Amino acid sequence: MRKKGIFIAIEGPIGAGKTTLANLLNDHLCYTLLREIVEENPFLSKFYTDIKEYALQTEAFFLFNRVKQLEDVNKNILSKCKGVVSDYHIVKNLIFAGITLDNNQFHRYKQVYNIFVNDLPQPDIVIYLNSNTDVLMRRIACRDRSFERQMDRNYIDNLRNEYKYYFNPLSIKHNFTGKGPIIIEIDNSNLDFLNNKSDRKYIIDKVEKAISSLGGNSECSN
Ligand SMILES: Nc1ncnc2c1ncn2[C@@H]1O[C@H](COP(=O)(O)OP(=O)(O)O)[C@@H](O)[C@H]1O
Ligand SMILES: Nc1nc2c(ncn2[C@H]2C[C@H](O)[C@@H](COP(=O)(O)O)O2)c(=O)[nH]1
Repeated sequence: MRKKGIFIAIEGPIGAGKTTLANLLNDHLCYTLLREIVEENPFLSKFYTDIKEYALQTEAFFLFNRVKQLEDVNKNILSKCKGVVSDYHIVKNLIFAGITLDNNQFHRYKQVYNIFVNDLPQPDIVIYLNSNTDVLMRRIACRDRSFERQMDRNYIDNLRNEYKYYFNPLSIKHNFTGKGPIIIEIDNSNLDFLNNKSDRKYIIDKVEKAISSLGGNSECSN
């Protein structure tokens, strides 16, 4: 018998469709939606003008904000046997920091990360969205956040490669604590779950199957 609510996280490079899918999936599941903060990070826009100069403050801000969010969601939702859909997995902090921090900084950052993450709830299911770089760049442009207008294609390429490493079935056990989550990998370069009902059903069916395998209930309770 599960003692905690089902925790589903959606991950993938910038522009992969995490927030969009989190909203659509949660509309179906009627869980609690956990949204990452973005614009509230006071260093993020400066970060994109000078990554080396602002990376440490940017990564630290994202890490501690997510630690607090996950502590709260654990106490108020998951421990009350209610489900959560999140548009991030905290492992993204290691993925970004591994690219943006220098070796010295990243070595120390990882120590701090491991101290805090150890006690945090780990998702039962991770939906890993990947798309090709052209699609990601097109979606970032379409979303048109002011601080992302000069997005560096190489940065997106590096992120995509890091995500591929972290979510590679062979390295999962090294990158996630415990037995690791059920990973649902989806290349959504040609999926339009925003506007196409059958694309949406394709993903929801996979998620419902994973939830059933965990003994959870995915239907809306209302
Ligand atoms: N599967 C999709 N097909 C077409 N457009 C999409 C898809 N997923 C997301 N988008 C669009 O791409 C942009 C980025 O989506 P978003 O959900 O914000 O990505 P992320 O949260 O991964 O950065 C948004 O403008 C969104 O409307
Ligand atoms: N350097 C970091 N940047 C991050 C991190 N998490 C998110 N972000 C940036 C990337 C995008 O510009 C924006 C939103 O991210 P999405 O993946 O939701 O598009 O915030 C991070 O941990 N480090």
